[in-house]
Amino acid sequence: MLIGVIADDFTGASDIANTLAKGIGDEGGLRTSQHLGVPRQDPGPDEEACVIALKSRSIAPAEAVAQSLQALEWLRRHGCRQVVFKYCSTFDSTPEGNIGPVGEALAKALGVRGVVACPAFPAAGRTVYQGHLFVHDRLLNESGLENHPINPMTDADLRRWLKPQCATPVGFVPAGVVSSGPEAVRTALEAAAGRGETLVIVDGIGDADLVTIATACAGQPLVTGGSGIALGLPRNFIRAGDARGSAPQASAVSGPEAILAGSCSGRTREQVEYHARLHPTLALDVGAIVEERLNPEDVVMFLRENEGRAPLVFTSANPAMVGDIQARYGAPRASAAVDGFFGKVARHLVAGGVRRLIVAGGETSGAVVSALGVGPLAIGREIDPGVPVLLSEAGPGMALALKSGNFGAIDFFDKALARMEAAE
Ligand SMILES: Nc1ncnc2c1ncn2[C@@H]1O[C@H](COP(=O)(O)OP(=O)(O)OP(=O)(O)O)[C@@H](O)[C@H]1O
Ligand SMILES: O=C(O)[C@@H](O)C(=O)CO
Repeated sequence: MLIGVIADDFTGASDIANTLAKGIGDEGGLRTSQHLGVPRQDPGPDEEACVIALKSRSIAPAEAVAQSLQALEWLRRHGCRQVVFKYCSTFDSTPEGNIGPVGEALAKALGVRGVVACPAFPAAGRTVYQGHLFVHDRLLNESGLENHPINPMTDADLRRWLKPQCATPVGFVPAGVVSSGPEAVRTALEAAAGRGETLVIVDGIGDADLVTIATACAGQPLVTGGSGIALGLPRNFIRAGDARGSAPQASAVSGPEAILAGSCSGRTREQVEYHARLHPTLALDVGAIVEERLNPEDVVMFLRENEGRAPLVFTSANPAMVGDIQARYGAPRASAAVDGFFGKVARHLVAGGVRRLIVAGGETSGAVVSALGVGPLAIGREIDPGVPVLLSEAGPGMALALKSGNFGAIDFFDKALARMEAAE
């Protein structure tokens, strides 16, 4: 195994799996699979990159550290050459964690300092300049992410945001150094390590910067960041002759379909609204879900009755509506109820023969995929930046798409269903 990724949520895991499987241009990427939780089985003989999807973004820091170290242990046991800690391109975390505690714990276990921390993902509009995170042309804290139901991001200054999460100083490598090339980045990281800095925020404005940073990281035991940080990592191994460069798997899965959206992100709400103009769509009453007055089987019936017409059910709501629900029931109770509900719906759907399933939202995807208990997923073709088709071999086989809240074109849901069916 060349690269092992520890991802802090499920959609984030498929985002970076997509990047590793795709690689750059014609060079191809690595043969990649996505595992849900720390695998119980050994990796397949052909796996060059293994992505372990945890649900550790929003849990207590000590638990996130423990799970991440367990994942690291599995990766090391299977000879993994480079570990990547994948977190959100919008740096979702709180003053307590979990990016700092997990990043530092992995660095300590691997005996390294001067470790890259770069959430940039330019294809999705996330860039880092002078240590500040932008979402398209807005600072992170003015981008809507300051309203996130679980991790409100209220400061775009990544060094300032990360500092209280860390036990050691946070370093910085500015854009000027990155544009000087991989050797300059390597020297800057070594200097940071010398000063005792464990996590080092590195500027990244475009894909070329990310390739420079990845080149500088060749041979480094640990890299951390958003999926963009993985852009140039397969190339290091391909150029060294350790991998041949391969293409993601074609899917060709047809059959009954369903779309579940629990994400309240702005982009998902736009996609839901757009989809509703052309397809059967049902808004779920979140109060009724929390109070257990809504029966999952009724929702399943709606979806099954509308098979072939791309039916969608959603709890996606604007910040004011989410605020009302959270004030009424408490955020953890509301989230647990909604996530659990989607899990039950998904189980019924798959047991009833649904073979193409789209889920919007990281927490929602985690709940759904955990409820389904699917085994390792192969990485199929990209639907939109950061979202591939995922293929499960279990049973008759099925295709999944786990969409991060803010990813995807306006017609993402239709595109994803079509992509799953495409043989090429
Ligand atoms: N109407 C609602 N009111 C309150 N909470 C909700 C509502 N709908 C969904 N939720 C909760 O909000 C959370 C949304 O998080 P989720 O990670 O699924 O989406 P996201 O944050 O948009 O996606 P990502 O993490 O991929 O960016 C979930 O825990 C879900 O249970
Ligand atoms: O990095 C991102 O933005 C996504 O992969 C993600 O993790 C959103 O949950």
